[in-house]
Amino acid sequence: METIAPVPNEPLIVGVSGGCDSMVLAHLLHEAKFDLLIAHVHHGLRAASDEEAAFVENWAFERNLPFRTIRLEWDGQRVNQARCREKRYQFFENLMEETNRSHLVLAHHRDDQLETLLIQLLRGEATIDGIPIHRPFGPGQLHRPLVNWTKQELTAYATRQQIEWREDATNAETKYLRNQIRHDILPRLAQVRPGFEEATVRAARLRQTIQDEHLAYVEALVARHMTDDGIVIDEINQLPTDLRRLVLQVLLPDVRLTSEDFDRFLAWLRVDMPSSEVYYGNWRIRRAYGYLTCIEKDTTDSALESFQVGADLGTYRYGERDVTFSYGEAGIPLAEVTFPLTVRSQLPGDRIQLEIGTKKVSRILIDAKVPRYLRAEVPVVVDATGQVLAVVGHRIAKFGSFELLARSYLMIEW
Ligand SMILES: Nc1ncnc2c1ncn2[C@@H]1O[C@H](COP(=O)(O)OP(=O)(O)OP(=O)(O)O)[C@@H](O)[C@H]1O
Repeated sequence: METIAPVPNEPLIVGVSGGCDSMVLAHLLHEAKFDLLIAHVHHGLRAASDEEAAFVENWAFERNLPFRTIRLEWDGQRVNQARCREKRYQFFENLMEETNRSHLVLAHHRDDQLETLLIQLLRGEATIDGIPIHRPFGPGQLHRPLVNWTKQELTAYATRQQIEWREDATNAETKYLRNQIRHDILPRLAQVRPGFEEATVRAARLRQTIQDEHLAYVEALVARHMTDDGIVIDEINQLPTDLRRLVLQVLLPDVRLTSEDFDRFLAWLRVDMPSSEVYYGNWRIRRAYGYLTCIEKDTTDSALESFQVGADLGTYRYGERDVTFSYGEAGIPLAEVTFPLTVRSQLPGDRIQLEIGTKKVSRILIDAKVPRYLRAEVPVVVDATGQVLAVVGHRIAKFGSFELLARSYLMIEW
């Protein structure tokens, strides 16, 4: 299958390790006159790395192509394949941002595809669909146009076209799961069922098509049920499980989600609580009174500091609110108040005196349908004895007949 899957005719970044696969990719794209930037990551781990980096740089130089590289520093950190990969992808992402090239191209091939499918199966991942040819990545997209080429086809092509490459010594080792699959398991499967590769890859492609259609469906559904308060949860809960899980992916397209993340999301959706939240990476997803919203954590995590108010009173800001304390003709009888006052978030056990007796502050906020995540932002005013005087925005304490007899009052306004 020696045709390359379509790649956008726009400025590209090609990840070139110097191995056979990425050299063939770079060659094909260059021959097809794409606008290329060659990117190489020097892992700094093997003696041969310097030579590989120089080889790739030289290849780019001879063709007058821009070349960018990074040498990874490990400073005693543990090195493993996953770490290397993470740093590599970070480099690619930074490069996309820096150079304004929104398309990254990598040389994964059909053997990688089979290995990935088996790994997904062995790990019990939620979706066994292998490597997609195109997927969103960083500020743009990642493309793997060689995903239908076999390793054998790549090597044969390189030999025929006299494309030089450098062998990656770690590829021959079998200590990693991927390499074990490559060297031990795939050859055995081929013996048991010759031609299984084609069938397996075809099944994966079908899964990917279905998955893409489902994703598009869920994206449209989420967009349709998006209101100013968030997405209507009932609409999500009516979806079959497979689609409900995709809501998370639609909400967090840039987060690398594991199957545990999806399971956690489904379990969380099932529990019928008026309000609660769940965290993924830097994001929090909240549900409140039938709506679901998604918020980046940093922007909302600023803890609100409590502060004291002395007898000289005044106006103070707490979170989003201004609270004004003054002396006046109505409000809380001063005889009931001991200074200084404290303004803080509600604490467990807080109760406020009302006409009908005391009431839990948390209950007041629930009845007022204040979502759980906003409750900490409601200022509660307590006096020096710990008595709650006001739940700002909601209630002021009532002292019954004492109120009528009093001469002077504390007024709390917002
Ligand atoms: N050192 C490197 N410098 C630049 N590009 C690289 C480098 N190593 C790998 N690549 C690019 O990534 C592609 C895939 O490489 P490899 O299979 O080693 O990677 P991976 O990114 O760990 O993949 P996977 O997504 O399968 O875990 C290569 O074909 C090449 O395009």
